Amino acid sequence: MINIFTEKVKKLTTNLNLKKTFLLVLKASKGWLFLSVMMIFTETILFLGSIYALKILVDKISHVNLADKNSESDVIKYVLIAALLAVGYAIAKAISAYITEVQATKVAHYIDEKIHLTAISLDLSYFESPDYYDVLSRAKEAGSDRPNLVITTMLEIAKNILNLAAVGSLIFTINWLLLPLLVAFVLPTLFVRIFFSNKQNIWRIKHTPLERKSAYLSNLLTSDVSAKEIRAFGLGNYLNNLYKKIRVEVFQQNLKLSYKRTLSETVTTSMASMGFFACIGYIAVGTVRGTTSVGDIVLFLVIFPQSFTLIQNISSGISILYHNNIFINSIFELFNLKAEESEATNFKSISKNIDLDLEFKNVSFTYPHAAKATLTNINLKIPSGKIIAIVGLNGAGKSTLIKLLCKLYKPNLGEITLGEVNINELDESDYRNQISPVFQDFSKYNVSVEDNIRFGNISKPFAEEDVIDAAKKSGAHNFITQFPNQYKTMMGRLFEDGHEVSIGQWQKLAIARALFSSARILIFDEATSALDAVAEKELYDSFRKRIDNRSAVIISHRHSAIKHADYIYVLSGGKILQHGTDTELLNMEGDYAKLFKTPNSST
Ligand SMILES: Nc1ncnc2c1ncn2[C@@H]1O[C@H](COP(=O)(O)OP(=O)(O)OP(=O)(O)O)[C@@H](O)[C@H]1O
Repeated sequence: MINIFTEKVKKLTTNLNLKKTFLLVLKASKGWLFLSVMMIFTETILFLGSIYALKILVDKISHVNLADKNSESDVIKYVLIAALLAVGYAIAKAISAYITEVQATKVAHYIDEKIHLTAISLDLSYFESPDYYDVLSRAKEAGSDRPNLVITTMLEIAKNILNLAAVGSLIFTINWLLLPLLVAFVLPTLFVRIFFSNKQNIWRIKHTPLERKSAYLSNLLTSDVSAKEIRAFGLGNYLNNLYKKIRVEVFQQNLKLSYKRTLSETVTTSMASMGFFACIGYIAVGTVRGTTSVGDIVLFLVIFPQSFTLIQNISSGISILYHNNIFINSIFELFNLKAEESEATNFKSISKNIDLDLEFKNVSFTYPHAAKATLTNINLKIPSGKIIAIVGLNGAGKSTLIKLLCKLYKPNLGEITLGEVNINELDESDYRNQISPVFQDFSKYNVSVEDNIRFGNISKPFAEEDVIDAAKKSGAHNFITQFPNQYKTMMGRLFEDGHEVSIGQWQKLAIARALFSSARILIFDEATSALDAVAEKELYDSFRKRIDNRSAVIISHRHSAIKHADYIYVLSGGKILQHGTDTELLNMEGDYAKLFKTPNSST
């Protein structure tokens, strides 16, 4: 799955995704899009009308007959018409801007939500892929307003083309020859811009990994997570220099492209100016010869800059489309990502009040992109209501086993069953509700104490006594009650009035979160590594009671924690080497006895 995804990313093209973008914006803001289109037509009609009224006005003035009393009122009439149309145009533009703003907000909300929903639905394996982060970073940079920008740009281009056609028809009324003359001189500007927009795009796609690396370094330099180590090891200048080196490299490459673009644009805009004067010369000679009117010259002087601006708008519109297209593509790329589908179609429900054992049967697993298996032929049982422990040296595969158990990854071989049913055949969220983990790298939520604990089972109807009960069982209650706002206290330093606590206290909150859940199986992966000896002893001495006699898996390097388990598995190099009770294993020759029987072993 992840490989297919990587291939897809590599094939990322710069084709404009206008239809898809249009459909997306349509879905997010149907009515407002319709209004935008209506306003384009209104604006074009008003724009064209006001210019044409101006031409008639000039012709009226240049052919004015002093004896004709109606001449004056005629002139005033056309001044009023031109003025009214111009005011109407200004009002229409203002209304358009308002509509665009509302539409942009609606599209932004829609896309934000879709990005979040996609991200939470993905398998964990995506988070192992640098390509995923490239797409995510481009999609996030795209922000939620880019699709809307693309649509408003498309609408602008449509409006400008309409206006250009209108202007073209006005030029046609002066002399049809002017039209091909202008096109020949002005079109190269348009082509040059489109050509370089596309080049810039390809350049940006190639540079995403470099941009991400520099963003990472910038984040390291400014975030609170790395602030301590950066100071302690004096890494600041070194990292900053790495950052600067990347920025300079990106800047220099971009400069080369900008230089070529500027050179080409200078040539084409000079050609356009020559075209303008060629036309003016043509009309001026025509006026002297009596084939064109003064009104025609005025009209041309008004509409040439207009048409040039329109062409510039169209070309910059197209370059905006190209520029934003890679981001839009990334948004679609992200939306297209799907969690790996289970082969099962009819998910089985999990019996509620029956004891169910969880079993690993001949399970092997290799990480995506990894060369060799992390787990090989694992057979292990977590009987209902029993505590089992997994022991092993660093890198033995303990946490990986937990990830499979939590269904964050699927085994490549063998199966995991709950009550003899393969967990792939069980409803995913139903299954996940059966497991409540405290991960080694647990999350620290910058929300209230209460919410930190409630996150363990957010669908459970809130009852404060349940939260307090979980906190008491984890040992967190004592420090929570020291806070002035107790369970309402905001945790962490990110927000106002937040309280930072020690890593051990954060860990107690993570344990409370797991205990608060209604899961059948609790996982403690190095869950007490930051707890002081007294707190850890208290927790494990009455562990069975604290977990309400549910099943549990304990992973720990300390004998004091695992000796409470009913059954212990010893893992080494991804294989189970020994299993038995604490007493049995201590009396056996092997890794377990070596680890915990020596006088210096952890106790
Ligand atoms: N996301 C990953 N991608 C590829 N390999 C991984 C990944 N995570 C872990 N590994 C590899 O799998 C092996 C087992 O890692 P695991 O985290 O399961 O070990 P562990 O027994 O929990 O170690 P520790 O006691 O240090 O927590 C390691 O060799 C590691 O390099």
